[in-house]
Amino acid sequence: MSYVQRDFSTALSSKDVAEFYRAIRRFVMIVIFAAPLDSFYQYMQELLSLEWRAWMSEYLLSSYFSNRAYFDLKMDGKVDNPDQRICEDVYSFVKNSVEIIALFSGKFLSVIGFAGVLWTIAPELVYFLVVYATFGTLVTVKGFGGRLTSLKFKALQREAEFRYSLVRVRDNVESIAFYGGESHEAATTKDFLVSMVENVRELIVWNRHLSLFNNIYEFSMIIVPSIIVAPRYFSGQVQFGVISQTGYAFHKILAALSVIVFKFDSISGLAVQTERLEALLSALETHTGDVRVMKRYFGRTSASLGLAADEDREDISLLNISGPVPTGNIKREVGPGLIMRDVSIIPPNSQCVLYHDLNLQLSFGESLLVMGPSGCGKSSLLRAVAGLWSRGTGSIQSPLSSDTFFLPQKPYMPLGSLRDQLLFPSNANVCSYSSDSDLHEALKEVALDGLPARFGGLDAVHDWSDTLSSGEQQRLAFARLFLHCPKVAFLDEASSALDAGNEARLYAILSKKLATYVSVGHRTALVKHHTYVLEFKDDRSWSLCTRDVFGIPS
Ligand SMILES: Nc1ncnc2c1ncn2[C@@H]1O[C@H](COP(=O)(O)OP(=O)(O)OP(=O)(O)O)[C@@H](O)[C@H]1O
Repeated sequence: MSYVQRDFSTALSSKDVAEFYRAIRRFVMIVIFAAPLDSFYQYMQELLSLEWRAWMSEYLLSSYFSNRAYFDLKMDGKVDNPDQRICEDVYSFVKNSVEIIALFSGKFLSVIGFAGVLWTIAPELVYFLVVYATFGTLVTVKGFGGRLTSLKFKALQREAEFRYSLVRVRDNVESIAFYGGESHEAATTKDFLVSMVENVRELIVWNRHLSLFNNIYEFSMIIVPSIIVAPRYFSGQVQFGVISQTGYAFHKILAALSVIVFKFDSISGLAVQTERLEALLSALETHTGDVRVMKRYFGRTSASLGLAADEDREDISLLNISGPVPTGNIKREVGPGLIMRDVSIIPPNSQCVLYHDLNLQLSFGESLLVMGPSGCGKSSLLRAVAGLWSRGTGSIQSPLSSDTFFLPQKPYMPLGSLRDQLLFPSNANVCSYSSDSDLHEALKEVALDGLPARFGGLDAVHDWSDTLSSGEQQRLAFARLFLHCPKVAFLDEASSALDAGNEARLYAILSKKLATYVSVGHRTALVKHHTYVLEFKDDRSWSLCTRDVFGIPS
């Protein structure tokens, strides 16, 4: 292009018609090659971004869902908004990376291509450009780098918080409407908006400073090549076209060497996105490390399973020893039934021991009801058994997670059809053992046999958590449990929204279908469906007894 431009200018100034049309022909030839090449270049960049994003998101999602990392990240609270990092930061990261890689390689070729041209015309301009670009880069990085990067980091964080505040409102519309909490929610979301806007305002001011510096840096160079080459043109050393060729080459090299100065916005954005993704990756990798440790651990304990199962069964004890806050983790073992030895539980981010040295043993065919005042740690017991909480002391032996099933107080309703609700957490594609008649039978057991007709069949898709009442959701969760038929079930106030009749009926079916289960509940009517009762007291003490203590014969 630069050579064609030179020939154009020279042909025009010397009124050389033949040379002028020759230059036009060459120009057309260049365009025929350059235009498709440029489009293909764009296309390849977009394709590469897409492939990279798909791969990276898939990798992050696999890590996020393995070893319950999503749960631990939330508990740690060290990595904010992982959802935004996986969705938007990955997108911006790959897009910026591909653009910057392409930009740097393009600029590198520019320098190689044009440095030769400029060197043959005015070598002093090449030296000058190197010094000038180094100065510009240093000023940009030192003067603007730190502040712009930290402002961009905050901008992403605050935008995520603002959006999350609105997502929370959408997820809790009914409760907010009942409370009439609109003004509170409006104030909260506006606070997030204000904080985001304040940050962006500062960012804009800094961008204005940077843009001012860029303009001074760039505009002050516009006439430099002409000033250097013009005396040679006046003295007849070079032709007229060389002046525009020098200008073209000079500005190409200036743009290439000053790529950090001119593209600092994208580069600092990339730095921020990289930092956020790096933090997410290291947090996830910590959990992958845990997986390896846990695999080793479970490998060893499974080998000694027989031993654990053959141990003398301890009598149900009424141990209740208080003591200092223990450190470390509760040991986990795999075995039939449920055995807890000297278990003390500490909630995450807390120094408070919920209870000390809990001992109990539940064999196949036995069930346990956990009772006690609100906040005493009943659900925490199930969290510890499920491995969600691990801080504390003692050991818990329970069956493999594939043989257990937990019913939380508020059932989770995944996106999907009624069939998906019933088969959750199994997937409809893999869970081929449950035929339609099994699903209808399970619905009948929980008195929800009218649901398919009401909503358009088993494959009807609805927002089930908004469509079904709390009691219906709890009954649907019982149907899930009956379909999965685990070796041991854990129910955390799973019937709290049900009337006494439905609760009694479901527990009667449960005790027929499942040999071993542990329930958390407040109602004494539940006692008759369980072998033992574990009762927590206000003073953090506990007692374990058989149900005949409550006047119900064993
Ligand atoms: N994620 C958490 N981080 C820190 N403390 C927690 C966390 N979750 C629960 N706790 C605390 O642990 C204690 C026991 O909670 P838990 O949910 O086990 O009570 P509970 O006996 O089941 O209560 P309820 O009958 O009201 O459901 C409470 O004081 C609670 O505030």
